[in-house]
Amino acid sequence: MLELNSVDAFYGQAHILHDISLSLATGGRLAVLGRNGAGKSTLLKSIMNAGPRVRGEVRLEGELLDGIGASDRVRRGLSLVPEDRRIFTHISVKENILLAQQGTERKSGLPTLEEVIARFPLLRDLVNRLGGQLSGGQQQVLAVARAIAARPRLMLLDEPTEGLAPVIVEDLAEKIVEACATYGIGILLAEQNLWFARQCTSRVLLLDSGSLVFSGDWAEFDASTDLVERYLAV
Ligand SMILES: Nc1ncnc2c1ncn2[C@@H]1O[C@H](COP(=O)(O)OP(=O)(O)OP(=O)(O)O)[C@@H](O)[C@H]1O
Repeated sequence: MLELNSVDAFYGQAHILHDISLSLATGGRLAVLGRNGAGKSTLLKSIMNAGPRVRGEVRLEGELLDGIGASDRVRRGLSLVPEDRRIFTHISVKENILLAQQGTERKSGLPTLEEVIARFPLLRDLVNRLGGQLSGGQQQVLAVARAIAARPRLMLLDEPTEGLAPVIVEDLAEKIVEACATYGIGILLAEQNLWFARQCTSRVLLLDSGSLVFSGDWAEFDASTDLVERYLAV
């Protein structure tokens, strides 16, 4: 279980996140919505200790993560798929996946390379291709597949649909939900694509200027009819 209590986040003197509290049960699936600049990426990076200065409590399975660096958070089961994907460009797709598996403490129960490829067939003909030779969309799918291959407790996905063709977006939602259910992986998804967020998650948070303005399930979100216009329309 992930828990944030009164979290504030800063870049230098800039105060970006204000008093964010949330909890996400093990295997739970939560979307974070908000306009450009609302603080979605900052929230994911704060949980990962990957950039912003954080004040307040971040707990994983009850344990306080204060002072624990990003790579140790990976070992504890957090995995961030950042907006810029961070694919290793000079090694193959296969090596990208195997390397991610080596970075985890988990020594059993990892999916095999074949299982990962079977779940993301778009990668099948690309396994021996260098990461840098993939298209943007293919890299995006690899970034998600690679994170799932390491079977984290919780995957933090930062706008995985950005730049993807609609047909790939539909397929990716299905693949993510199936794989995460099979391997017991929780999802915290920052998204602007409402359809995709809805497919992938059961609960939703809404950020506006770094503050939480809504938290609930999708039925509650739909019942609050002004949320989209007030906080998501451009
Ligand atoms: N490294 C940084 N240094 C200073 N300010 C930053 C930095 N990164 C982001 N910010 C600022 O923090 C605020 C929140 O940005 P963030 O990237 O978290 O928003 P977001 O909701 O993920 O937006 P988008 O949907 O456009 O990716 C913005 O005002 C942004 O300009």
